[in-house]
Amino acid sequence: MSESSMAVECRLCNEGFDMQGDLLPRLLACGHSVCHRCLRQLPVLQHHDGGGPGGCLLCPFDRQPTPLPEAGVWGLKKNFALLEQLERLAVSSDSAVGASGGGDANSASAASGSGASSSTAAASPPPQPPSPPSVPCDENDSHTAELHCLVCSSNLCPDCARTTHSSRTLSQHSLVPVGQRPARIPRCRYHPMHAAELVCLEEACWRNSLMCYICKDYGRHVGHRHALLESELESVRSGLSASLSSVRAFAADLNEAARRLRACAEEIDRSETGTRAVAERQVEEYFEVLAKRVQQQRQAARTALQAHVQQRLSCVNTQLEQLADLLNGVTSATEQLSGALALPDLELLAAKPELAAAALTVAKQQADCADTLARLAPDASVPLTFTRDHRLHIGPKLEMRAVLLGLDGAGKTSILFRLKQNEFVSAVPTIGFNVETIECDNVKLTYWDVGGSPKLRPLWRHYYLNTQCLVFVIDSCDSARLEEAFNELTKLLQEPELKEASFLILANKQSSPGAITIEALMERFQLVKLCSTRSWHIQSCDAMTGQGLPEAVDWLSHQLVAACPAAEETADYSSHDGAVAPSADVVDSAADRAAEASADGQQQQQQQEDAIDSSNNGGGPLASPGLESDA
Ligand SMILES: Nc1nc2c(ncn2[C@@H]2O[C@H](COP(=O)(O)OP(=O)(O)OP(=O)(O)O)[C@@H](O)[C@H]2O)c(=O)[nH]1
Ligand SMILES: [Mg+2]
Repeated sequence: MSESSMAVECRLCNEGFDMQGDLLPRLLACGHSVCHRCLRQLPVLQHHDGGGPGGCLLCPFDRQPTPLPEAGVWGLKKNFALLEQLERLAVSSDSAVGASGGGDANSASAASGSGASSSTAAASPPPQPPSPPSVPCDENDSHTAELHCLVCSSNLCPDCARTTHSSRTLSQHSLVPVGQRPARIPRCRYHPMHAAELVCLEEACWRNSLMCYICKDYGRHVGHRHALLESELESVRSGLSASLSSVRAFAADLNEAARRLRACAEEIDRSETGTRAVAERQVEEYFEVLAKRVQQQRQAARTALQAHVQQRLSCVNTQLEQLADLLNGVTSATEQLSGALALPDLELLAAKPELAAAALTVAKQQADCADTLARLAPDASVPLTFTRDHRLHIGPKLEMRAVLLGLDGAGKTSILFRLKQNEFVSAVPTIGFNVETIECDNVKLTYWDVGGSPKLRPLWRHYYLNTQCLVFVIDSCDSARLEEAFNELTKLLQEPELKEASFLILANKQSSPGAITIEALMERFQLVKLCSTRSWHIQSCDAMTGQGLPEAVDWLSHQLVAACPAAEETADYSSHDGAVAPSADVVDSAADRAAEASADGQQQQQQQEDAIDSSNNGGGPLASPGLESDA
């Protein structure tokens, strides 16, 4: 706020005076001017010395009494000099702007009687540059002060300090080096006569919080929370120190973090031994080995294909040779019989037995071949299937083994029924196991459904060997046993023999009320984390309706068969297959694998039956209706 504007403002409410109404300037006996509205808010003293018939007001600036006439504040004189000034300002706003910063303001200030200090301040020269370090002695201007008396607030040179502060009382005053003298309390911006020794604590006043007691008691900060300037400064300083130390600690943390990051960047980038260089070498090595294996597998596949084709051709050629031999015999018989037709009568009669034998031989051969010829349907195709571990299977369907496990009552046998016969049959608890082979596309899937009661669970391990897929069935409605199911699943995932097996988790009984969703199951069992190292998939299903089972079988068959490259491009990767590591195995011939699978299956089945017989206390034939065990 400029000095000129201060001159035409009421210094209590800081609003500009007006020529009428509430902001009309009125004169007090001491010469100060205050607006009509502020005067009305001042307390009226009724029995004060020097009061008038309407009582008495004390000037808020110098506490001088002003007697009030009977009409009260309305009877006080207007400050006509100030009103004249306001009128002039209103007539020429341009010149008023100029006047408000210069001499006119001085005169207005003088007219308002607002005290010498404001007019002196308005006329004072522009602010001086910061005072020089040397401070003159208050006793003698030609001396330089070195001490400051905290009681007298005077700056003194050592000699003057000695002479002025030698009496018994004055010698008790505290003298400090002049550099440590307390800062001078600033003047109030609105009441320059008074020290701004208070600070307003209201948030709305933070930008303009310094005040004197007049501002506090009568002016713009009436009723506001406040504090002494000194204590407020102290609290601000201590707050700042606290912030500063936490900012410094933060900066130290940032520096430490930056140091660690730089060290990390160096470790990554170091040539030859840096982690980037090591990783790059590992990638190269891995793909070299992979390329070598793929090359070997390609070569093995070619060899197997050639052998297969060779075998097929030699088989066809052998058949052709046999046919040619047969045809030769038939041709000579045809020639013999047709030649006999031209023989003279007596010769024909003589050759009759020989001709009959030849005809009989051919007729016999024809009868023998009839079946073979009728069934002969030469097939030139070469049926190929590629496994997910990049092996070539030539011939009939790929065989795959899946084991169905889960708690008793989860619905394993019901699912097997549904897959085999496409119907829902209410099953009884399985005492041993059920086995079924179900074909789908180019895969022949053999399912082993093992009883899940606690007594049978120790036998599960007999089914792990050569299992490519483990199907774990959960009863989605049995919330009380989810924890138990989770524990069994966790144990299975840790079985070394199932390390390579894919896991299919079936959340069964989905059409029943209260079934848990697969999303909730995934969350509850933390499946993504639990199965992170293998190929796995969760499928919601229902043995009663068959819902979800075709998708489950589809996923299972894809665990063995590689998708053709064209299909892979558009494949939906929504299941949770882990990365498939390249296999070191080479191509098997179909015959070898089929033989291996059946020998293995028979041996294992025998083992499993033995194990179950010994633990079942002679538990008899399979209890589930309609399903026959291979046993
Ligand atoms: N509502 C409904 N009930 C089902 C479903 N699947 C199975 N069940 C019933 O659940 C009960 C147990 O089914 P099972 O197939 O015998 O269960 P399991 O897992 O083979 O049990 P164990 O042989 O003891 O290990 C039977 O009463 C079935 O009828 C389903 O999808 N919905
Ligand atoms: Mg069962």
